[in-house]
Amino acid sequence: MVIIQQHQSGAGIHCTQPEALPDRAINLFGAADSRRREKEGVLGRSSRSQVEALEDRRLPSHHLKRGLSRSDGSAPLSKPNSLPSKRPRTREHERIQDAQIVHFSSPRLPVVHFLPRQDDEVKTIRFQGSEQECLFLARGFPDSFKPEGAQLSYTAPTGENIAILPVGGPDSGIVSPYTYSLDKPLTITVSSGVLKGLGMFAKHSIRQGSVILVERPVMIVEEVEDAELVFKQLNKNVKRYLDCLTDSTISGKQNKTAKGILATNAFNIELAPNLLSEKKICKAIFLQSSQCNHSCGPSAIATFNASSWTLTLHANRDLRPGDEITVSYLPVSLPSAASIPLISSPPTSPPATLGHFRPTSPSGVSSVSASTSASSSTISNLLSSSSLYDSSDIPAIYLARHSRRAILYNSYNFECRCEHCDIPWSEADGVHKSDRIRKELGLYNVIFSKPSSTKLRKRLAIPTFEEWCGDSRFPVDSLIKIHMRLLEMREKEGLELIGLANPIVSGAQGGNLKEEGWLKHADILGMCYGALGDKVEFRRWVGRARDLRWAMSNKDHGASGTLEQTEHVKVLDAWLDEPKSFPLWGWRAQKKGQRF
Ligand SMILES: C[S@@+](CC[C@H](N)C(=O)[O-])C[C@H]1O[C@@H](n2cnc3c(N)ncnc32)[C@H](O)[C@@H]1O
Repeated sequence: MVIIQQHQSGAGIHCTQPEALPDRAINLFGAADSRRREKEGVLGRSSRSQVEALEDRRLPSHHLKRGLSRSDGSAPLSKPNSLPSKRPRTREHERIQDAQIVHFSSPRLPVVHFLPRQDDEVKTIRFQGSEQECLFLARGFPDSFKPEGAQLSYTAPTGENIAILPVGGPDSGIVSPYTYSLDKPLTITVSSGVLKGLGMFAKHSIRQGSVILVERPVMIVEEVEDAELVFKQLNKNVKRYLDCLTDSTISGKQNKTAKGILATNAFNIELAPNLLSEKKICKAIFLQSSQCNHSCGPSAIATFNASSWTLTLHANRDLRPGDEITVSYLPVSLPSAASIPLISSPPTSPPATLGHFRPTSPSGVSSVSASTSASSSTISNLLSSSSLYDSSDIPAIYLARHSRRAILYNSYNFECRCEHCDIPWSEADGVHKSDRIRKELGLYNVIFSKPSSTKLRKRLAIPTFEEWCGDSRFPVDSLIKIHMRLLEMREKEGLELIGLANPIVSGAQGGNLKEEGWLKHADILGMCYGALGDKVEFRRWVGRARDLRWAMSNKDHGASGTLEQTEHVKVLDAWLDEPKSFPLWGWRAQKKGQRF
């Protein structure tokens, strides 16, 4: 469903000093970063404080079970207030709710015991302190994979088992990832218009960036072909639940198959290299997250932490009760630059590489004439010239509607009816505008995320913050205009926190989002206003970036948060208190007029 990739990016706002400033490179979060590195060096202090925080915020068990288990006498999950109350309750719906009720036990600390079964390769992974187990079939476990090896679990000084440690042991810098779930944040109900089958909906407001849920898989396989073998061995309640999931590979009254259910509902997760001999993309089913429908402007972003084996859904924007929780099923990278058309107008016939998909809408509508951008002609030229960038760098979510739909249809056998695709053909102009915006966002995303894209950036005369700050030939508002526009475009297309790669983390500090998209723009806007010495706007943008980081660190809900985000929040708080403590305060303002 979703390709989950290892998070590579460096963290924080890094910039080199503009010309004529002392030649040292500054990292605006420098102090915080070095403190963080110190802390991460050894598991000791930081992990203890995380454990303490976990202890502090852990909810009483009756609280955790509320709404999840009928056996504790709690009320079953109800529909969100803002959804129409007269939705038909299908038998399938009830079965799914029942199954869910049995199996959502409380999230516990992420210790895993491997209990190999006899005579086959299916391993049972039991998450300690929880009834939940996960069946895992990897084709040929490597010799180095020692399921019960001491390396795989670690007992903290507090006596608490806190993490699966990869080879490297306690000094590897891995700290305990938290496992957390809001109290009954979601419900399952028939989604609007019955166009997409069942869906998941928020039960209450969720802030942008914050965690919607964290959960572990119930089954993992390397190959879809292995689904049958694992299905046979699943606990009967889990199996009953999985049998209720959609199989989009069949039609009419054909029976669902394990393979089809897996192909329709699995997330692609990348497992840590230390657990298997090499990085492997496996397919995993999660009881809740696998029920998320797709949207081309998803309300949630899935990240996978290969140390704790947890999948986290973060809110991509502020969500209200009743909003659907959707993720993107589109692949992060495309197989080859040439295979998917990046043009904005639909092809007159289906592109050969996209197989049998045919857009339902009439083709040949005139292409967009006016661009939203000031430098539209340059951008148009660049977008149609593939020599300056590799279009396979652009995630499929930035493609034109017909291309996205074609990919989804060919991969998952459904025609996308998300709010960004299900636009009447009479509003073709709207589709073209949307295609145009996405294409441009995709291009800018490459520019801002890939150091190798300097040539492209220069062609478009887009300065980096440092260049803009140190060179008054760039108009004062040039960088601000670019980032404001990008922010607006992201919000329009529902791509707020979406970056170049799916912000999936399979490292130790997993579960945090990559600092791309909306956050990156807010950071740069804050810095620009700081360099201009504009206190009001500086506080506005730094404040927004700070609030988003705070939500991402999940502190509001008592979680310990990631050290990185927490440290960054501290730096931003200091700037908000005293804007002049921003290292480049007023720097660009001094330059004003020098070379105009
Ligand atoms: C992982 S399941 C999601 C839950 C599913 N709606 C159900 O009722 O079980 C994926 C399937 O949901 C449907 N679906 C998901 N997103 C959709 C979308 N944007 N438009 C149309 N159908 C969608 C498709 O049938 C797809 O194969």
